[in-house]
Amino acid sequence: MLNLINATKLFNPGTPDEKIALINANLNIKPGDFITVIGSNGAGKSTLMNLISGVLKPDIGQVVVEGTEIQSMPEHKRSRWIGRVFQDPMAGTAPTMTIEENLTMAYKRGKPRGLAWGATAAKRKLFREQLSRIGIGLEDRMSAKVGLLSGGERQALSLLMATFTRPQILLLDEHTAALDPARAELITRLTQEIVREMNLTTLMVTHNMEQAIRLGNRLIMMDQGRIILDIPEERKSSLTVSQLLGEFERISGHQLSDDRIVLG
Ligand SMILES: Nc1ncnc2c1ncn2[C@@H]1O[C@H](COP(=O)(O)OP(=O)(O)OP(=O)(O)O)[C@@H](O)[C@H]1O
Repeated sequence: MLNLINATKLFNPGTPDEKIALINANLNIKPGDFITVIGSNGAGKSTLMNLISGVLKPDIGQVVVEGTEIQSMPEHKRSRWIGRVFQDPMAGTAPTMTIEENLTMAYKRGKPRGLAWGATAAKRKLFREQLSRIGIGLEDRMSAKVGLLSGGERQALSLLMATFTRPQILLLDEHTAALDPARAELITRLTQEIVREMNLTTLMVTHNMEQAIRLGNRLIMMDQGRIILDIPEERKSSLTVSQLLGEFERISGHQLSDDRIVLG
């Protein structure tokens, strides 16, 4: 469904600050894949996510979605196509708006302007149902301003908003990294539930090695702008963290240098 074909991304090309963030990346993402992504600092993980979401254009190569280059997709179509949650809990929601207003915005995302909304009561019921599944009482705080929520609460809301309109692909960019362990686990559980129920195609960057092995059906490893290993489900499920790190070292020739690494 989504193919990266020899995708290469340079920053500041032709200057002394030139940086190759991604080199000849080839990746074939199939419908229903849940791919975890690990790699060293500056390996190109965020650049990969930015190319897939169409935020960045490859300098060489292509990102093709069901036969269409992502860059040529109209913005409204792309925003409906992709759901994304960032590391920063502030990034996915509007702090001065209420929970209900944020959800309304997410619900309208990518829909033609002025589309009839239906009864307010029906909308509230839907929002309450969705919020109550998180299990942290947000359904009783629908008129609270989102800026007053904790990081974990905001991240839970961001995840709900990103998946509200059932995106074709869900991009999770270290979305639990800024949370304490208990909140990170809550968001991980919620992620697994939503991905499973909606059968979402998902790409998740993580610094948590145990999580990278436990979640999803594929694991890709990145180093210095390259995808150096793509581990299928059969192999991934029996891997240990030390084997994973050993594999990284064997292929890259150096240890995984990730200053935010969590072993599990
Ligand atoms: N806007 C930019 N301008 C210049 N260089 C950039 C820019 N964005 C990224 N880079 C560089 O490209 C390389 C890849 O960056 P990227 O953010 O994709 O890595 P990453 O794997 O997500 O890193 P980290 O795990 O440290 O967040 C890095 O060397 C980074 O410094």
